[in-house]
Amino acid sequence: MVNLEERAKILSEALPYILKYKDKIMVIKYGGNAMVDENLKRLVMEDVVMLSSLGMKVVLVHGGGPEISAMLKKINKQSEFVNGLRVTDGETMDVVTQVLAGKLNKSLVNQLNLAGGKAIGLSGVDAGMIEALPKDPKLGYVGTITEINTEVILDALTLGYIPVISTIGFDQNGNLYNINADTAAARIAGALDAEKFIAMTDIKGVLKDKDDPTTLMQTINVSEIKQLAKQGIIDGGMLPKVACCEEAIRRGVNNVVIIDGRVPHSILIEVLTDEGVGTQFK
Ligand SMILES: Nc1ncnc2c1ncn2[C@@H]1O[C@H](COP(=O)(O)OP(=O)(O)O)[C@@H](O)[C@H]1O
Ligand SMILES: CC(=O)N[C@@H](CCC(=O)OP(=O)(O)O)C(=O)O
Repeated sequence: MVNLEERAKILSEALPYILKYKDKIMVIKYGGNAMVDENLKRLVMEDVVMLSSLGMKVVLVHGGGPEISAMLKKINKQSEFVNGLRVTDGETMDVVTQVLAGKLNKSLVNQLNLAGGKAIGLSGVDAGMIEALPKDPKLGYVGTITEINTEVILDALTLGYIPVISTIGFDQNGNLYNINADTAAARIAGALDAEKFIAMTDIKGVLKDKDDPTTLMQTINVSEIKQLAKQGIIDGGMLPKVACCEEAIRRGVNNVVIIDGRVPHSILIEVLTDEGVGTQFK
């Protein structure tokens, strides 16, 4: 427990940030790997409720890749990934919908409500939020986003809700699509003209040497990304994540950051302190 003097210092440091972000939209992407530890998940939900209570308009977009893989394994279905995207046949799409829009979405909404927040669960199908088309015939029901309709998100925010979004898309022919949660979160942040986009993952941020946590790159200029990928500094799961951050910047979000979901209260440290955490994109 911190003493009174320390608490006063924390509050005075936080105050300018509270005023800066009050009434502003903040999109937080919460990745499946960062969701695995139940205790950490509870802390993340408490932080989200705290930001919302401070007057920030928080939108939580969640993934759930590991949970989808676990459920597919239970029904003896193997997952195949191409460039980080899950090849999605009809049966897999059913599981993706059940896990993302069902189990995980409801569990996050419940935890936010229990933490004192007012959360509402939405999928990309609800109120026609995420319209999509097939990305590549080889990937089956993996969607590429054609349109983001922000109306229901803005209405929910106006009513004081924390929208919790699972990234299922739809088309005009009645098909549902599996959409990578990083991609959808960045597009939603752009469409909402968000003040800040935070991608939570299970690593410190972008590292110069991915096996050495002391090599955190605190800032990356989007013009450097191609070169970093070419040099092999950024690869694997970090490639699509960095591409999404670039996309969010390109769509006008000024404040874009990747942070470590394993660090307790990393969201609060990022939003409310001078220090910040993770990798900031410019
Ligand atoms: N330069 C890098 N810095 C940090 N991580 C990297 C880098 N290059 C590749 N990676 C890999 O990317 C992974 C993060 O992506 P991923 O696991 O898909 O995240 P999430 O599940 O949160 O969407 C890291 O665990 C790491 O193995
Ligand atoms: C097309 C595609 O790959 N969709 C992802 C959707 C979930 C997701 O993106 O979850 P994370 O944020 O935990 O990775 C999947 O099926 O795993």
